[in-house]
Amino acid sequence: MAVAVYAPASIGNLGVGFDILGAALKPIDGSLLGDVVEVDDSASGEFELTASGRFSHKLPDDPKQNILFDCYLGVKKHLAELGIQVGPVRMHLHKNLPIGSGLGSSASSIVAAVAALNQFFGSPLNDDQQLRLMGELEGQISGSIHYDNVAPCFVGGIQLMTEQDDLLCSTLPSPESWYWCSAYPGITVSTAQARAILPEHYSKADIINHGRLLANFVHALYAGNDKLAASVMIDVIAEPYRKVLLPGFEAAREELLKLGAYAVGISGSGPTLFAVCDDLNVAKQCDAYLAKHYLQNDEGFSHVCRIDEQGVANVALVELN
Ligand SMILES: Nc1ncnc2c1ncn2[C@@H]1O[C@H](COP(=O)(O)OP(=O)(O)OP(=O)(O)O)[C@@H](O)[C@H]1O
Ligand SMILES: N[C@@H](CCO)C(=O)O
Repeated sequence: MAVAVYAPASIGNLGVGFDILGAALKPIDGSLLGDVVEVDDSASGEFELTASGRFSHKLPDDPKQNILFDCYLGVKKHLAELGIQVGPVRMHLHKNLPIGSGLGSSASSIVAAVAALNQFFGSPLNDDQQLRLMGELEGQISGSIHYDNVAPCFVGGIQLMTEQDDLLCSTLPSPESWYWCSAYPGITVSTAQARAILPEHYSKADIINHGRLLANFVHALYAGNDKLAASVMIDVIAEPYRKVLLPGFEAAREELLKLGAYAVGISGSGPTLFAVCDDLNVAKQCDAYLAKHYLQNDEGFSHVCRIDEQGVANVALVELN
């Protein structure tokens, strides 16, 4: 018995919705922009973990420091509460997303691992139980629970973190004509540190502006007014304080807007930058600009993406080799 699950990269915040908006990404060239976790029962001990993939060399050396071990413990604990005892597992992580990138790298590992383990043990946890566990695991890494990467990564689409009554998140309409350029420059920004530099308090003007922008964004998506939606993708909460962590961000934004991008922002806690375009040619020009001017080293990459409406997905093991 073996299971392999893919979980896509995501953009946290979407500029205008700090911690409460997120979107899953799918490159238009068909490449897998997300981690894959395999689970099988060939372990000799209780838990075995191996890793491969472009960014596996950045993972902690000790498998027990890998968030996948916490995923295993978390699923095991939940199943024990349901009276289900689990046997040993071997896990393999295809680490395709760079760590500390703003692409929801830890979220991708967590979502793929929890979903794969749950399936492997016969799917006893429902989607809500899995997502709550994913949020807790993400909170262990960044210092506070936020669902804006794990939720879109798990269920796909553009997600609003409802977090009201029993509803964790709600899917917002995705503008069909939008392309999302995503460029990772190749340097690392720790989410915990990028959260620590934010102010404890905001001015009344910032709070009012934030509410106005976010409300307009949600309204515009439902009204099908894509131009309004793009025009209010302005971040008054994090970007003013975080942009110093992203070399070349301001210059890139200026050029991308000149090329015809509708909106430019920091993806999650950065350093990945995203740009929204409603025309493929413009998106390709932005992508070429970013590949040439925003990337800082050979670890960087740039993609033109659509929204991944599916989220987590099973993959055939044969596709991975
Ligand atoms: N499977 C894993 N994937 C990613 N990070 C992991 C994993 N296992 C352990 N970690 C650790 O978790 C921390 C992740 O840091 P951080 O939250 O800054 O990155 P991230 O989740 O990749 O960020 P982002 O959401 O911006 O892509 C690092 O210290 C990393 O070593
Ligand atoms: N909302 C989170 C996303 C982290 O990728 C933050 O901006 O800190």
